[in-house]
Amino acid sequence: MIDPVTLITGNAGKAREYASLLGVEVSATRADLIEIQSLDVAAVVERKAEDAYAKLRSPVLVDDTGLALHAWNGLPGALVAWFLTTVGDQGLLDMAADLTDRRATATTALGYCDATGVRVFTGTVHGVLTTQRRGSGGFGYDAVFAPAGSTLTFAEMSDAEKNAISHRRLAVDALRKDLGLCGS
Ligand SMILES: O=c1[nH]c(=O)c2ncn([C@@H]3O[C@H](COP(=O)(O)OP(=O)(O)OP(=O)(O)O)[C@@H](O)[C@H]3O)c2[nH]1
Repeated sequence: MIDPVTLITGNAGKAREYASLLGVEVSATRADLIEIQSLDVAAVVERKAEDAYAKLRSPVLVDDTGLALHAWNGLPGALVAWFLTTVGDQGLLDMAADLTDRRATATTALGYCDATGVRVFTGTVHGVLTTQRRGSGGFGYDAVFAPAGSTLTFAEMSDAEKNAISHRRLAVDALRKDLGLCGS
């Protein structure tokens, strides 16, 4: 079990998934954190975790998640939140309507910071940007992303199905391994 740690996020979907993935009550707190400008979620989360620890002075977890389109050289990457809040997932599909190469990569970077410094763990799932929204579960871009090997989008899966294979799951597994929490 992880020592009391505060997950800093304003995203209810992330908070719900971490509670399930970590198997602990997650105390999710909203804070205005520094988010540097980069397509790379690992770079963004490192600074975000340092800032969160500086504000709380107790162990913190922060998450930055992105969706990178192969045909767009990684865009929107960590900037996907801006696409979703401005034009939504349908707007993203409209902009990508002519793409024949629809490969996409979803990556979660999980930053853990305590008195010893920051550690960053990433989880990546390859898949495709669908041509239409499908499913009503999940959040963010889940309705337009289908992981490789699945005919379903994340939004068409149950929470348990998504959490078994998701980018966030892989990042949490890497954190558990580093903290010696495998199997706990
Ligand atoms: O389909 C999805 N499956 C996921 O598993 C997932 N995780 C995050 N997202 C979305 O991607 C953007 C990341 O933005 P983001 O990392 O900057 O987070 P945020 O600003 O929403 O919250 P936070 O920074 O307070 O934690 C936001 O629009 C999120 O809704 C996801 N979409």
